[in-house]
Amino acid sequence: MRTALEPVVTPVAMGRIDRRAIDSGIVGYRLMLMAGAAIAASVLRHYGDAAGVDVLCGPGNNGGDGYVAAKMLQTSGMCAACYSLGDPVKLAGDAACARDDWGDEILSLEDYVPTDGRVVIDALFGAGLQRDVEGVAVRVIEAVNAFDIPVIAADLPSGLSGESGRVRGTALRASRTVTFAAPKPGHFLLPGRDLCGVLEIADIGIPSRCIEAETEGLWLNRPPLWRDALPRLAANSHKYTRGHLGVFSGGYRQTGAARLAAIAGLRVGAGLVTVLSPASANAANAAHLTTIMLRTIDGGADLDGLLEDMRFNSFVLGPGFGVGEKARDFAERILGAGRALVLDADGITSFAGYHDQLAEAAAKQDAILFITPHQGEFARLFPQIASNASRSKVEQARSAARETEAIVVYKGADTVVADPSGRAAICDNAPPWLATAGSGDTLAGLLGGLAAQGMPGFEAACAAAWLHGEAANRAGARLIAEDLANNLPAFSEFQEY
Ligand SMILES: NC(=O)C1=CN([C@@H]2O[C@H](COP(=O)(O)OP(=O)(O)OC[C@H]3O[C@@H](n4cnc5c(N)ncnc54)[C@H](O)[C@@H]3O)[C@@H](O)[C@H]2O)[C@@H](O)CC1
Ligand SMILES: [K+]
Repeated sequence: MRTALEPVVTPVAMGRIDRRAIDSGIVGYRLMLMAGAAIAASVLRHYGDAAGVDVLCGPGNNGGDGYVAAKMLQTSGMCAACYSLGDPVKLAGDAACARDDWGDEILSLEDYVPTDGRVVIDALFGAGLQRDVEGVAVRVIEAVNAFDIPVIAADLPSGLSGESGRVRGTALRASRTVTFAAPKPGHFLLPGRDLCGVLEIADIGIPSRCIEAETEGLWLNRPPLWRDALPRLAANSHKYTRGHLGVFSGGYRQTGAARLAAIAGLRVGAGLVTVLSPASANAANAAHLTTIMLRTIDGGADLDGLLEDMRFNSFVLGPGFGVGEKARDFAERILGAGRALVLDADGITSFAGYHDQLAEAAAKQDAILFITPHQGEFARLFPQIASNASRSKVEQARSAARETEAIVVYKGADTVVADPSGRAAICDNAPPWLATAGSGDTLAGLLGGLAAQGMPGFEAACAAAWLHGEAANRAGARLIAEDLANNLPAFSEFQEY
């Protein structure tokens, strides 16, 4: 069976999903029983021989999950103790039911001391975390982190924002996190991903229609999101039906980045790839190119001449190019001629302070603009969006995409792709060794190559980012950027996903 799309939902949307499920006749406490059971099952599966379990329970429904798990583990023969943050008498609703069903002693969190050999269930805060963690909770979280014992987090490691993946004051470092129904952005956005440990997504009986009704166009970036939009070769395909990618080279000392992008574009399937080089760098480029063609582009008039050839349909501008007026001028000519442009590296920095000019160019008929900033470049191009630390990387990428009419690939170990309509995807498949010289140039080339083949923008950007991570995984930890293009999976593999 082919795998399905994987929606990612914010904690606020998750609250709406819960309400939909309850409104459709599912008893709310039953959801909590299922959630607690999933946590207990994970403890038994992974730490069944522990000396006991200490359950740290907060003042809301996350705490309720903790009491349910404690009861189930005790029933199954495990020694369980519950510690409450605040007076457990004050618990309300389903959490009060869970406390009553626990029915045993509840100790104060003040008295909790980490103990070797025991496991911790972290049920202090989940989706309802509203402010920075403070007081006794801080002391306990830091003590547990320092003690290095197994921690199973209910829904989210306490202190982690499920919306942004950021830490509110301090946060537990979990060995495993059991979340419910669908993952939240904070499970994938950094530093959240590192704090969650192994993520388990438990089905607690919420119908998928309730989840689908509340998804807000955010997914995990996996092949089902874009496999059906991948370019397909027909029996009568020839090189011109597969697009012609142009990659701009820098001066004679900065030519390697463009060649990395060009090779990636060719390997991902563009019919033709040409390095567009200043005359001064032609010799350096010519000495290294075989299948890839070379053409001299020194100024705007040369570029206009090239743009008369409609077969050049996609461009990469930025890697090694140099920052300044020339990059802005070239980008505007390409977008003005209604072509796809991947603006990367120096191309992005060239528009720092000229953001409106870029948005205006991207709005030209038939133009498709991709921007592929890492964090520093993003902050240079979108200083106002980047300085708003209360917004998640997803929301920041969405704002940037809307403002510039561009598909934004906000790079990092947690790359986020967003388009102007608000669709977004988070990548979680990039290994740490992908952070190597030339890696970004290759991503730009993959994207330019997919765009040349006519793949729709959002899907092309998601596919390029995922393929980039996948190629790095296949290449292994000794990766250098030259290896990426040679380790791309064949598109035929995606029929299996
Ligand atoms: N709503 C549902 O139907 C379900 C919810 N479930 C659980 O319920 C959780 C959400 O429950 P809640 O909305 O009650 O939220 P939480 O239990 O995550 O936290 C809310 C409580 O913590 C307090 N609080 C928030 N931030 C604080 C801080 N920094 N310091 C001290 N106190 C703070 C709030 O005042 C409130 O009392 C989920 O994470 C999940 O674990 C599950 O039982 C599955 C079903
Ligand atoms: K928690």
